[in-house]
Amino acid sequence: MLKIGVFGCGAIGTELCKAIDSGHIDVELYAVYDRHEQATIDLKEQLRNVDPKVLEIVEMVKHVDLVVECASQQAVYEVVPTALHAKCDVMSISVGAFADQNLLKTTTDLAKEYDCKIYLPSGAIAGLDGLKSASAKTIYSVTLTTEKHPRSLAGAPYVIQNNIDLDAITGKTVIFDGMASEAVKAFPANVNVAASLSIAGIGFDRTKVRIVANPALSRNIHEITVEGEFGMFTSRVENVPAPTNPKTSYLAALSAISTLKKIASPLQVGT
Ligand SMILES: NC(=O)C1=CN([C@@H]2O[C@H](COP(=O)(O)OP(=O)(O)OC[C@H]3O[C@@H](n4cnc5c(N)ncnc54)[C@H](OP(=O)(O)O)[C@@H]3O)[C@@H](O)[C@H]2O)C=CC1
Ligand SMILES: O=C([O-])CC(=O)C(=O)O
Repeated sequence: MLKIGVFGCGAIGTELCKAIDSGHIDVELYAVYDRHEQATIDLKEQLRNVDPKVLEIVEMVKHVDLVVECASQQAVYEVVPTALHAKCDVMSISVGAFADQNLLKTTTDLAKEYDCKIYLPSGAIAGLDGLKSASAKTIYSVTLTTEKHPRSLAGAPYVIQNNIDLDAITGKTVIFDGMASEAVKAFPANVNVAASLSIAGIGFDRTKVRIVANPALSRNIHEITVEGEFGMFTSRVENVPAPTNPKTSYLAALSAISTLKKIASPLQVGT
């Protein structure tokens, strides 16, 4: 059975571990880690059937087949190369880190050298399957519009650097309009999905991103439009936020669960 290590015990990591604990995914949860000891304690208290060890990444990779990063873009720089050097596969949910072309190339090269895989889940969006199919021929444009409650955008570097007063926003307001390359750094906890779209489609410098703050919303909305030689499609998800992190959509946690299930399964469905 596949041995798993989960790095990051927040909203996504906790849901993933609970899915393993309940038997929904047929893998062994061998180890977990978070920089907050309390987060690992809280997580372990929610598990009934498994009792993972708490291991830092250097120890974790000595024992597991696959590491799941669900921590932060910053963590990707430590976790992904360390896992690959140890010949572990790795799933990374903080996909925005891969806007750094150097990181993308070095980790992809490492995976090739050690015959490992890097899995990037669809996260909080729908439509990545169609975009991947469409990318077999020319794609003309990819546009993402993300609409969230202002509180879900709090703390983003772009908001801080531009002194945006989120409390003063009373109606639907576009607060960012640019390319994915900038968006994923400006909003590292909000539009990792723009990175997945960029990698699957036409790249970080051609994928358009618009971020809208809307105090009337209780859901995180991601709307995607793709135009190409195949025709065009739009996809729109209205995501319920994760119970413990309003920045994160619940679907992102479910996506990590389903990606892990797919990795562990002999039957592969979807593009
Ligand atoms: N691809 C996608 O569609 C989506 C991606 N995400 C991304 O997934 C990741 C996890 O999201 P979520 O579970 O909601 O986040 P949470 O903040 O709920 O949990 C992450 C946990 O990991 C910890 N952590 C962060 N960096 C490190 C590190 N370098 N070393 C050890 N622990 C660390 C955090 O600590 P601390 O609080 O101190 O940072 C926190 O306890 C985030 O990067 C998020 O932006 C989220 C939603 C969708
Ligand atoms: O969960 C979401 O709505 C999307 C998100 O935060 C991200 O892509 O970083």
